[in-house]
Amino acid sequence: MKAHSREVGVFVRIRPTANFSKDLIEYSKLLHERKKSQLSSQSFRLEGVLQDVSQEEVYTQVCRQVVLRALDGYNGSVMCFGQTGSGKTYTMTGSKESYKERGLIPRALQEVFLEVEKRTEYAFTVHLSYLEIYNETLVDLLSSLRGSICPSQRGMVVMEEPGRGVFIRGLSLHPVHREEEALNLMFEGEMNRIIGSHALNRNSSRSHCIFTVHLESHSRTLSDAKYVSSKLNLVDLAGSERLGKTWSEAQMLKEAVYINKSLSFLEQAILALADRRRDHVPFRQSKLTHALKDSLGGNCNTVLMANIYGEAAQIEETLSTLRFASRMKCVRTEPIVNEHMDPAIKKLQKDVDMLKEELSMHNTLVNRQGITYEPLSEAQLAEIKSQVQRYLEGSLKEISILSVRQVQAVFSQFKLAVCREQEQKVKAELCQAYDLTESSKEHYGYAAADKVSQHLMHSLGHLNENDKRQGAGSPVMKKHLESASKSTLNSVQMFEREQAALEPDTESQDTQESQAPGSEPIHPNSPPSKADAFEDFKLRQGSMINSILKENKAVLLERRSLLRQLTEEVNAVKSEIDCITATMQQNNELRKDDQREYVSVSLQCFLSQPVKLRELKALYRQRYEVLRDIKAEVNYCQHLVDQCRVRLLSEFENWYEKSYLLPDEELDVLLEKTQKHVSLPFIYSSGSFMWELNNSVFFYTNLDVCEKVQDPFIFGFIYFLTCLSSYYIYTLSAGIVQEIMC
Ligand SMILES: Nc1ncnc2c1ncn2[C@@H]1O[C@H](COP(=O)(O)OP(=O)(O)OP(=O)(O)O)[C@@H](O)[C@H]1O
Repeated sequence: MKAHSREVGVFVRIRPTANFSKDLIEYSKLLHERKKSQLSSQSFRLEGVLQDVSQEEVYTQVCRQVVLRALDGYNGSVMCFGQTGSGKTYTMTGSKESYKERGLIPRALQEVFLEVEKRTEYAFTVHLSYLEIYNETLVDLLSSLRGSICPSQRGMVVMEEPGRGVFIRGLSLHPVHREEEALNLMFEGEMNRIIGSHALNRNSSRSHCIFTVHLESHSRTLSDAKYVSSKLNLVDLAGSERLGKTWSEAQMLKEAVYINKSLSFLEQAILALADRRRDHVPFRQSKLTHALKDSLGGNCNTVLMANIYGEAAQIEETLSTLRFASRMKCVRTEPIVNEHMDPAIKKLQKDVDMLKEELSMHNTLVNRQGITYEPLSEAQLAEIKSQVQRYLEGSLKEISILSVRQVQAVFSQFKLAVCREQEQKVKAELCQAYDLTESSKEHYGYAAADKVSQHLMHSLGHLNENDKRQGAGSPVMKKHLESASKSTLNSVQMFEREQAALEPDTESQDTQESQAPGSEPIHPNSPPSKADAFEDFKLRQGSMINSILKENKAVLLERRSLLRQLTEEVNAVKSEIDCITATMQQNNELRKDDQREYVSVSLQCFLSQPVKLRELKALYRQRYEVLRDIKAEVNYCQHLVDQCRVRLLSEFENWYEKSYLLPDEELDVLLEKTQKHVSLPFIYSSGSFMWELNNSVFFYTNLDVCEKVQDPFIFGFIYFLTCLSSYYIYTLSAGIVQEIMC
């Protein structure tokens, strides 16, 4: 695939300030800087300037396209560069206190998982890694986690391989399936980052961090061997600092030297990349440039965010950041979809091609012509169908066989014919069992049977589109499925409202009728209101599902209150962590300001704080995990309650229709001829099911009918139900059967 070279996108974000220096910094579509006295006016051509814009706006303008293209198979990089304290970490990770102010990384993760859900035609796998480069040492920020593919911290090296590009050998990769899991990893990595405090930033990152989302997608529709992969790098560079301004000392001074050195190597690499005449780019001078080699000049959609201060006091550093940014804009990258071929499938494809060639050679030698080995077309299938029909009717003597595909198609036509035949047989047996007169057979026999089978199917309650499609081959089944799927949503909604109005505990209400549950269906001249009938139904036929619904509701309430409690607990631990962190920072400042005062801080308190902080962080993590599980549980319980409610309502609809709305003749036939009560079937994991008919219990497995049947009439009736139900039940997927059992 041919790559189109493109410029690196460069944006500037100005840290919010009340003292924005309008005299020195001007921008409209172009950012223009002037420093009146010492510096000449300088202009920089950039993609956009972001001042006082929300985090969401920043994500949309800067990062969104890169994320979407990464999902299409293009590598992507978004980097934040700038003076220390200018807002790089705020842009990349965001505020830890507010969800609204979350940064590019959490937003990118959200987008990735939303897209993965949307792009159903692809199977995506997502892995994460989090690399820190501290004082020229590679550190795996997620190495401590369970399940890391390569947990070794030692021996991490930047490597390059043709076809794979740059990667870090020894960096752990973590599979993630949900946004929540990904965010947890991000938080974990954040906790492990090295931060320090200096005059310009209380929480200054002392290292460069590269958060990488590794994506791989395989087509679910095309069976070819191709798949695509991509990497999305979200880079938070350490801030450049003037030592005179930050007052760094000792360890911090050493860190600052490393940071400035690696940033200067980065500038050199950018200078070389921007200069088309140079054929060597010094990527290997530092770990940072080597690790970012692909993102800087290679196969990647790259965006740079230059973070600057708007105050006059920082103008020199701002200028230097903008110079870097405008150089970066001259760099061109060549993004290309990273397409790969599964080697095993590639080999199989080659074998198939060779066999096809051999077959065609063989056909030529034995003079067999016009044979194709491709799937049969619609027209060919129609021809086979007509041949089978004519063969069965006797007008065609034999069907000439040319290929295996054709044999399969002929067999499936035979199978269809046998199924139709069986259906006819069942109908005939039912009529016999009912002992109906010829004239009434059509009208009463099938209608009554239809009603009963409809009842069965309603009780299964899981007619989805798939099931309908599977059963649609047979006209009788189609009819049943259609009638079964008539569970009207509108009436369900109406009754949910009625139920809400009548919500007080139904158990406490007096029973209005003394009849035992399950006795004769009620069929008065004018049916009761649906609301009254519903209350009655909950006490009688629907009492079981109603009590399950109540139990589920109780569990849901209990879990919700636990969730509230846990949320409060987690928040309390978080506040305590923040409080201790703030105190520790204060102590550090005291230490700088006045050595004696610092000494006077209680030694015991000073020593115990880090230990306490560690303990609290561990507690926070542990409680957070419990919270997440309970949240999932609440969602699940809610789902269960909804399911039960829908089932209760649909069973009620069915019962109401049968009890009050059946045409009199059909009902009479049903009652007079059967006088039986048929319960809902109970399905076992083995696939067999059981139901109750006239107080006898029947088991059914496959097509072998029942135990305990003496009455031939009942036997015929059961046999009919069995045939209809078996066809339906065995076409249900295992998952749905499981669901019904639950
Ligand atoms: N756009 C912004 N809106 C609100 N607060 C901001 C913004 N930019 C920066 N800040 C605040 O400024 C402070 C410093 O920001 P941050 O830590 O992101 O800087 P940095 O560039 O990452 O610094 P360093 O390189 O030292 O790590 C933080 O308290 C942050 O919340």
